[in-house]
Amino acid sequence: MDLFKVISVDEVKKMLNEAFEKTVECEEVDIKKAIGRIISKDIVSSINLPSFRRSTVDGYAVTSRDTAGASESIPAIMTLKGEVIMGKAPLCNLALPGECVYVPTGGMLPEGSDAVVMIEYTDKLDEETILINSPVAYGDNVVQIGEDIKNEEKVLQKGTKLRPYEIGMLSSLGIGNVQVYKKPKIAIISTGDEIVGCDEKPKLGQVRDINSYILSSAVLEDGGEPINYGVIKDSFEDLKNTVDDALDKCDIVLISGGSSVGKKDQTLKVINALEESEVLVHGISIKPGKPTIIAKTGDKVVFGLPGHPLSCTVVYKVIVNHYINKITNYKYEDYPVLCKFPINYHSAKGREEYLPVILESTENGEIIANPVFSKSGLITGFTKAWGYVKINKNDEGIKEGQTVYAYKF
Ligand SMILES: Nc1nc2c(c(=O)[nH]1)N[C@H]1C(S)=C(S)[C@@H](COP(=O)(O)OP(=O)(O)OC[C@H]3O[C@@H](n4cnc5c(N)ncnc54)[C@H](O)[C@@H]3O)O[C@H]1N2
Ligand code: MOO
Repeated sequence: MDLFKVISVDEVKKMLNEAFEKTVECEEVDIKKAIGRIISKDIVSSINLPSFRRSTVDGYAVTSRDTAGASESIPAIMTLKGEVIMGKAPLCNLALPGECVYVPTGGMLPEGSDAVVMIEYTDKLDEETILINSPVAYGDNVVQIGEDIKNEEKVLQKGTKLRPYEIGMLSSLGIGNVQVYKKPKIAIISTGDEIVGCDEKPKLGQVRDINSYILSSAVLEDGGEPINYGVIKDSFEDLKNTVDDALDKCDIVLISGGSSVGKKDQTLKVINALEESEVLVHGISIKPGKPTIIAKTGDKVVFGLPGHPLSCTVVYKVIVNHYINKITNYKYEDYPVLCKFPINYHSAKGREEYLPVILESTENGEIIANPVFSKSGLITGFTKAWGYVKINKNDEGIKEGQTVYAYKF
């Protein structure tokens, strides 16, 4: 029997990094449609933002030194020179000591002023005279030119995933279209004679397809374009024809099921029969997910993922997602949560284990990572969990009270 030779998760990632040079092509998109896309070029500002000194309050633009020592009992008496209109440059400046100009929030400061006194700290004596009851320092209630973004400043680095905030910033700079990496096209194929579609009623011995739905949603979440091939029965011809078509159209092919050593498992046979096929991996020291196949066909990669939904998902998250990030140049950082583990847990030594956990906050401010014990064929292992803790390959488990990192799923 063909038993697999397992290699570690780190070795798999290194192998993928070295075996594939490919990155996806770039395209220009409207920023209104750029959410979640990864930029393919550094973005450098060609303007100062703001481009004029702007008040952050409704009040009076003054020269700060004119307000020194001002109080309600001894206010600074100022001459009102006029009013700044929103969206327009001021029509009057402060030329002489003791002058002020009314400026609304967001209005441009007139020349000669260096701070704004909030209207609450003033009294209007008459149409031309304002009493200032509280001093201001240089720059108070003012946004300076370029305080947000400086001309020629690099504001976004290639490899950044765009969030709503970055898109707002691009708009503020007048950048309405942005260069991004194309979404990698990812074929999703479920295999197995026992698998039926979500809209079918399974007969005894049959199960509904879960993996296509998990993988397709995960691909969308991770910035790819899923191409769904549905369920293919355990037939060499059917699976081979489907994979050939998928390789033609997609950057990555995901086949779930049939990756193990069962009699009807066709995945490896089909992968071996593909043109220019080279099996890089058959077996990863990971729990769950050991019977995983990774093959190179030209510049494309085929992943044979385990059929068990939990195993399939873990391998997707740990390995496939790494590869998607690599070909889209996404500089991804994980920020796990530091938790306490509540029990003694013995793990399978020699396999990197991904254990689903539910987080719980305690009164003394600690976060407890409660393990969810689940078999890899059960989907609720993840629906109940917040994320997972990772147990290293050479660790025997986790001790009660030990500090662990929990990663969000
Ligand atoms: N003799 C051995 N048997 C198995 C080993 C082993 O080392 N030696 N490894 C076990 C492990 S670990 C896993 S994981 C599974 C993986 O098997 P396959 O990748 O060949 O997957 P299948 O046999 O096709 O399916 C396993 C299980 O998952 C269900 N499944 C498959 N596809 C879907 C889907 N799209 N949606 C929902 N459920 C699916 C399938 O019905 C099976 O119940 O092998 C072990 N065996
Ligand atoms: O590795 Mo299997 O994926 O444990 O169920």
